[in-house]
Amino acid sequence: MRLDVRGVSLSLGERKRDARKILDDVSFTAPDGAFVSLLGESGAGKSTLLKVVAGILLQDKGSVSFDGRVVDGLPSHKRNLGFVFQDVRLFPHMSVAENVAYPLRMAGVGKRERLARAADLLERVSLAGFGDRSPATLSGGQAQRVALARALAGRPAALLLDEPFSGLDESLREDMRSLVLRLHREEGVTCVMVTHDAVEALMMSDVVVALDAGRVVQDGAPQDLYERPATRKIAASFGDCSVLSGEVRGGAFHAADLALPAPNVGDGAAVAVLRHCGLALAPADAPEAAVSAGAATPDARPIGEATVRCGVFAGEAYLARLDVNDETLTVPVAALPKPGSRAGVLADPSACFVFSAHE
Ligand SMILES: Nc1ncnc2c1ncn2[C@@H]1O[C@H](COP(=O)(O)OP(=O)(O)OP(=O)(O)O)[C@@H](O)[C@H]1O
Repeated sequence: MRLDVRGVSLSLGERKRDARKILDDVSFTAPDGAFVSLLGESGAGKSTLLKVVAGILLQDKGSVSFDGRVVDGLPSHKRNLGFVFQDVRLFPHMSVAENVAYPLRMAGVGKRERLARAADLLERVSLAGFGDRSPATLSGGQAQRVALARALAGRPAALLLDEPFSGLDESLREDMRSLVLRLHREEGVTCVMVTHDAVEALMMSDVVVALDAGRVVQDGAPQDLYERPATRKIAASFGDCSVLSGEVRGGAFHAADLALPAPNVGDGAAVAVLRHCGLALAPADAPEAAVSAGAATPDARPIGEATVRCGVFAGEAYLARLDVNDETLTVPVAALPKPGSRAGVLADPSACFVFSAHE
């Protein structure tokens, strides 16, 4: 199913006069069979948007369509959607198999057929033989897999997932991501997932829709957001980075003795996001040495120098902390640098992003 959200706005509040705009002219498309992530920090409006798609909340303006058919006003239970939430919400008085078969029972499917579908889904989420158990006897990861099977039982037109992995340990989270992607592929179901984890969104999605304060700030393929982030928050959300304040003058960003090309940013106060994966250090008098020694990427270029404040051990590498005005630039290094020494900084342009401070 293709999902189109067009110009959706919604204000919410306890009383009408306290109402605040939570969604502001939001538009995005989930192509048929695609995996789409709604990405943003806490309070960005992701869950509210999912509830509008689900028919749990009705927008003040705009429209939601499924395969070109406007569904505004259609109640949630008539939208043929599957849901997976962070808190699993299994029915405690039903067995695991009855939980999975529940959407089919509601749809009037006969007992044999619905129990066969439940058994098939339980097998596909690696819970064959768990059908007669009570939900109370399941671990968190098992309960989440039952919830996933239940959400898919009625062959929904789309699956809506709200932070489905955030209650799980990191190792279980990875398993669940793979499982969700496998079922997504096998069932060919359009998926819309809310997450605040940018790396998770990159790994799982065909399309990422980035929200900030109720507005869509960027949407596109994961590579687009990673390589051409539209805002500093998006640039800073993919892995470790340093953020420096400075100034753009004549197409270059300056902060203390560092300078980065910034051809598309106007003169004035600016912010640079430097991903640690694209940075290296070299002796101040031989900045290219790090490239020939393989410490920096081949595209890394000298961007100036700074004073080393300290180094810390971080497992795979050491991290050098350099003073840049009163902020810190962190650079992964092979050996602990000497505090107080000057060091040349190399940066790969594809890992550095400059934005006007007023954006
Ligand atoms: N019923 C409501 N009445 C008033 N304000 C609400 C209501 N529901 C949500 N909000 C507010 O809307 C904003 C967005 O909430 P929402 O749950 O959509 O954010 P989110 O991006 O999903 O955040 P999180 O990741 O923390 O769940 C928040 O500031 C929240 O307090």
